[in-house]
Amino acid sequence: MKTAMLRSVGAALRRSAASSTPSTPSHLLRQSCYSTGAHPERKVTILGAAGGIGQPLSLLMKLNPLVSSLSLYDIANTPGVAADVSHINSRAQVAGFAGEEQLGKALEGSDVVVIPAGVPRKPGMTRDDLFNINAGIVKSLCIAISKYCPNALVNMISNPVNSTVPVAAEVFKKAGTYDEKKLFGVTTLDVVRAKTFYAGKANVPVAEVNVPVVGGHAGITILPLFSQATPKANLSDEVITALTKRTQDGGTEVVEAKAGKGSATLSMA
Ligand SMILES: NC(=O)c1ccc[n+]([C@@H]2O[C@H](COP(=O)([O-])OP(=O)(O)OC[C@H]3O[C@@H](n4cnc5c(N)ncnc54)[C@H](O)[C@@H]3O)[C@@H](O)[C@H]2O)c1
Ligand SMILES: O=C(O)C[C@H](O)C(=O)O
Repeated sequence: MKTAMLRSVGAALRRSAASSTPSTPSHLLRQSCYSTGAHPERKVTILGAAGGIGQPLSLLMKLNPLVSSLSLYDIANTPGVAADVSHINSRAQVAGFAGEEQLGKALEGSDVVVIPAGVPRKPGMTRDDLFNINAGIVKSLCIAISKYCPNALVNMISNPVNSTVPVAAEVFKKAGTYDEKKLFGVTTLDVVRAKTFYAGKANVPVAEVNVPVVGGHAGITILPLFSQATPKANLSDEVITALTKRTQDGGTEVVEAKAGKGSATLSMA
């Protein structure tokens, strides 16, 4: 399976925007009342929008000028999140949907779907310990995606990402809607961490740092390539090994610091 690990949801949006060629159907190009005309219409749906990641992610999507319509879905509490976010004076029109009976409406016409729905880790757990619950959640959400927005770019945040992405792929294959170019495991946070930790050790401005990270999103499957990092720095093997381990264990560092109150949410969003 060649499904990509996505380094940012913004990248998915830009990819979605870039696919608007002059032959884009006119119904996708209509202007919203807040539109400046600079960007085409883009509907983004967040599944799990009332959660720890969902709420700051909703805020960031509302601030993104590429988004014209923002659909916030969760099993509960989305009306409040949607009302709150909708007051921000930016382009996207916001709608909140709560409960399974509103899932279809939330998804209809989506260009990009982001999935942070599911349970997070507690101290002592591995991401794999979340599989039984989260695989079921992701499966039912992906069945709905294949029905209501089969062409959307789907960004999987729910853990264990190394397994929830294949679950989504199998659901889409069964429905006949699978496209390896449209399903992503979101591993941006590994890059964010690698850049931050590298900048600290290399003593370079973090905004200038680039660190390629390949692989998956759990323990040793996270492979930050510090040998390829820029700006170049003369770091010892010992330091590189420590940076690699800290990046691989970054999620656990946050889970332990939150002491039972969940995992990374703000750095994730
Ligand atoms: N990929 C990454 O880098 C990364 C980073 C951090 C967390 N995560 C994962 O993201 C997931 C969410 O983390 P969180 O901190 O936001 O958790 P959270 O518990 O704060 O929020 C999860 C939300 O999902 C909702 N939800 C549950 N079942 C649902 C369903 N069937 N449909 C829609 N919504 C549903 C809940 O109501 C809740 O609001 C976890 O699995 C966590 O491990 C991934
Ligand atoms: O570690 C976790 O459980 C959450 C997330 O995958 C992370 O990397 O922070």
